[in-house]
Amino acid sequence: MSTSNSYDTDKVVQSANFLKSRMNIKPKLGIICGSGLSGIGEIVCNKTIIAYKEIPSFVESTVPGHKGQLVFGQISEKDVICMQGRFHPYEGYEAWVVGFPIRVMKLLGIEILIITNAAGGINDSFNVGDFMLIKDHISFPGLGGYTPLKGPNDAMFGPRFPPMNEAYDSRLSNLWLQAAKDLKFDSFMRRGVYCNVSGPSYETIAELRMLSKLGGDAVGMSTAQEVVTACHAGMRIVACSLITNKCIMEYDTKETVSHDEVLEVGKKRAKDMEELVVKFLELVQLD
Ligand SMILES: O=P(O)(O)O[C@H]1O[C@H](CO)[C@@H](O)[C@H]1O
Ligand SMILES: Nc1nc2[nH]cnc2c(=O)[nH]1
Repeated sequence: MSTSNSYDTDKVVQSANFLKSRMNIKPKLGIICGSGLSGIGEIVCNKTIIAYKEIPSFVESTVPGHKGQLVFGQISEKDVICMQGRFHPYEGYEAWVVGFPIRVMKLLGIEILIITNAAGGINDSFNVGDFMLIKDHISFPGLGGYTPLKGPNDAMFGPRFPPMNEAYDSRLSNLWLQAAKDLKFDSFMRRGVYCNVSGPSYETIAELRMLSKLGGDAVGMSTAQEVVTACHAGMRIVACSLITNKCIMEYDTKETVSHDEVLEVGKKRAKDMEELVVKFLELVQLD
């Protein structure tokens, strides 16, 4: 880990140049694997693997289920770069650090970003193991000022005040739904609003009831900072949650939630998520 305390464009350029020197492909597609979903990285063909600790200014993934490495290669015969492991705000990182790999991807030429995550289901109709295409998010850290865009705007990437109303690309989202349909995954492919919270504690019942009233369908501790960074940089985004647990909305229950359970469900559902990514990448057209 060789990061200092503040954001600086040179660091992004240095990381991107380091990676360019190790890559023999020019991917336009980026993928981020959620908790328990690092299997997506395993299906990359002709792999080159680079550990985060080797990459200048990258920090380490400290969360079980996040390997902490970049994988380059092909899925569905398209060049991809895949993050097997992401950085979460609760790991103690500044927001710019969480968004940093996304800016590096931008300099590597990534135009489309596929984001996956594990999330708790707030929407009562969701079942454990369902997938939820994210149509929008509510970021509590973001609204509270924890944003990767804080500080002087780096105009090399995007504008000071980026709009976010089209952060989740509608054409890519339709393609994702098409991929689900082709695979006959319709019965467990949902759509909804992802609530991003700080964690690492899971939510209280009162908090979950509030998120439900605000229109949240699922809750997790990641993704929003990546989306804001990517959207600012003009990348097109499609994002999908795996519902790993039903959020506990009632008092007096013996049910609970744990990261082990999250990873267990990830393991069980990983193959379907991988198939979805493969099918989506078959369908997607690059400019
Ligand atoms: O969002 P990802 O990285 O998939 O992980 C989710 O799972 C962890 C909690 O079990 C949290 O980190 C939450 O955000
Ligand atoms: N915050 C939060 N993150 C999760 N990640 C997986 N499940 C959950 C959950 O219930 N709450």
